[in-house]
Amino acid sequence: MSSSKMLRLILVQHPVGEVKEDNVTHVLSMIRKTVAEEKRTTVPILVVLPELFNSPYGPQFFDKYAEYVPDGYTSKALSGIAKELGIYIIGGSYPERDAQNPKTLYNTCTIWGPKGELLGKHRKLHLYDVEVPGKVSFKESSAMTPGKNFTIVEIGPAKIGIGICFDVAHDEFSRIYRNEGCNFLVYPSAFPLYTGELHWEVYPRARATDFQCYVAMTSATRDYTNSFVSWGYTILCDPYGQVMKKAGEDEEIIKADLDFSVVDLWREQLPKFRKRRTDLYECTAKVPTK
Ligand SMILES: O=C(O)CCC(=O)C(=O)O
Repeated sequence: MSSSKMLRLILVQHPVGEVKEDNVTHVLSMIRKTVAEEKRTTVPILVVLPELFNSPYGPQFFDKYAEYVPDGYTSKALSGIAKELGIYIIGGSYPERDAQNPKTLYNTCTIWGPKGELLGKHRKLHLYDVEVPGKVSFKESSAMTPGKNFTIVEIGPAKIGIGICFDVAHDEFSRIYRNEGCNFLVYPSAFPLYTGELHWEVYPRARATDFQCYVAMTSATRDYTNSFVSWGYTILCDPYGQVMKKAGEDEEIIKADLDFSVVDLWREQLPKFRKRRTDLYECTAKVPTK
């Protein structure tokens, strides 16, 4: 196992309350404590947070919690801790206020490097609108504007395609990341209980199986006092489509060493991508992916 093919992954599942600063401070202390336990290593450390990790999930909250990226409170906090600890962070997501049109809000994931630099920004493409009487009712598009771009970041051996929650439900979207050679897909998420029970484990296993890559989905803890109750069960799947690690419903950190030579080997052994019949069908991006 060559260390240049390794990445140390830390998935954070934490409670989300109504006070933004408390949410952020709590997450920073979880990151600081967890990274302090790590042995000194040349392997890059990547921390991933859940969707809407600094604010309750609901259209009624987004405007109040929105901030500019990268000049807002939460961006500065993530940049600061990434620099302090020399780590990478996929910052879940938080409501972003557009600098040009302040009334426009996005559900945005920021990605930070070890110098505190912003490596990328993903604005959720597929906003979550659902209406199942008696089960779940949610209209994210009443307050958010969808993004327009794919987001790929390279961290050590990992070429990571980023999506946010409902983005995972769109297989063609993730297929574009596979076309671009991504070996890891990361979806900060917040599933409601209804579709959590149906699909939470199926989606990452399906994406990992189809695209022969690692897949991680992070969630906040399950808290029945919140207006939107997140499913929990932060999950990591391996390139064979198996569940590698899974949290429960409460606060928890998942740690794993990812070996990306496993992706290369599996793709060589079972060459699904090479065997596609692109003479008969194709899935392509309509905007630049870089
Ligand atoms: O795909 C689903 O069922 C859940 C998606 C979701 O909760 C979201 O995008 O926030």
